[in-house]
Amino acid sequence: AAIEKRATCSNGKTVSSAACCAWFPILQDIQENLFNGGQCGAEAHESLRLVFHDAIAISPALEAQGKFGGGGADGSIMVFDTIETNFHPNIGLDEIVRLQKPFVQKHGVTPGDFIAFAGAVGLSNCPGAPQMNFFLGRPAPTKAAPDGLVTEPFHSVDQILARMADAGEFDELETVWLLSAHSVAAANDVDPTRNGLPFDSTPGIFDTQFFVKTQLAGTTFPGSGGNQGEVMSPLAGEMRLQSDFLIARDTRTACEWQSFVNNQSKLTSDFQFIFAALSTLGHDMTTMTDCSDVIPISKPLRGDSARFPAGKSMKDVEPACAETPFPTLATAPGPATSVARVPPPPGA
Ligand code: HEM
Ligand SMILES: [Ca+2]
Repeated sequence: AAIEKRATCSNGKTVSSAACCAWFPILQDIQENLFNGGQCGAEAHESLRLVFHDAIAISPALEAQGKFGGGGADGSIMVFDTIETNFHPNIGLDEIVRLQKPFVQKHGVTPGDFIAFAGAVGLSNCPGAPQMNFFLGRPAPTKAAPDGLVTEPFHSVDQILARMADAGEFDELETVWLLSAHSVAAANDVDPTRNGLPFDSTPGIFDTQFFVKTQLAGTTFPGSGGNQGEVMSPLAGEMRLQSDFLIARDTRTACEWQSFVNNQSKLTSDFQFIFAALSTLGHDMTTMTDCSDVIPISKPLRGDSARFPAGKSMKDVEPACAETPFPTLATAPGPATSVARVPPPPGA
């Protein structure tokens, strides 16, 4: 293990290496000017999605065929944005790339490090998020990633699991852990007639409500319906991806999916671990500098807070884990309500 040399920055904070100190002014800048004063809003959500779409574009299988397999978490989606943001699964990411680019230029950091940093800081703005890790040391990318490496909501579970295994040796359990990100998420482009459609009723909170919602029977479309990769959701205003629906019900993944229901401590610890792995794909973590001390600590959630939405109960659950019954939950009081949109950034 590397010997830690603690350093004290000019703001009085102690970090594991003096190289981390330069990130405090960047933190302040993006909290004020990218995340609208430390919000868990659309910019934070899109910054987290950007980490995934940059990082997952790496393929040892392509390399084994003598082809370029992509550089993983290298910032290629920002440097070669005219190529990569035109790939079908990356639709909409041109927006957050355009918002992030000026900060990379202003602060003179690598795009790969910045994307990982912004993803971690953005999620830390969501109550219930883990203490996010941030590792420093991604060189600038050399080439655009090839097309075809980013998962789509209309892919089969087989396709998704195979892609995750190739990219990062992620197994089916780790794939479920990664999908916890959809607790703080909305869709802008799946339904061309609506934007800001959240995947659960609490897109501003990193909680386990997403895992409750995805197990309920679908009854309605939030907008036009009939879109590729979309299936009916249980609540007005809520978007459900076909891929989340299928992974919640597949025998390989259903029990892990259900294990997160009302289990905030499992959610945070598994996501803390898997985000560090995702955000360093393609790099040797042992050569990187651990600057996690720079990332703010999230507001904790008090207790386990999962609820059936108003008007729903156990009878609406489509249980898919053969081993364990679905947990008993309270139902939120009042009449059934519609889930509120996540407003996209101005000018989007
Ligand atoms: C099985 C793999 C996955 C599929 C098929 C998938 C698909 C999608 C789709 C279709 C959207 C909506 C995009 C839009 O229309 O605006 C979305 C949003 C999002 N995804 Fe995923 N995703 C996957 C895994 C992940 C992972 C691993 C992460 C992060 C670790 C992630 C983070 C997000 C976030 C934060 C959003 C919300 C973006 C926003 O609110 O603007 N996704 N995902
Ligand atoms: Ca949530």
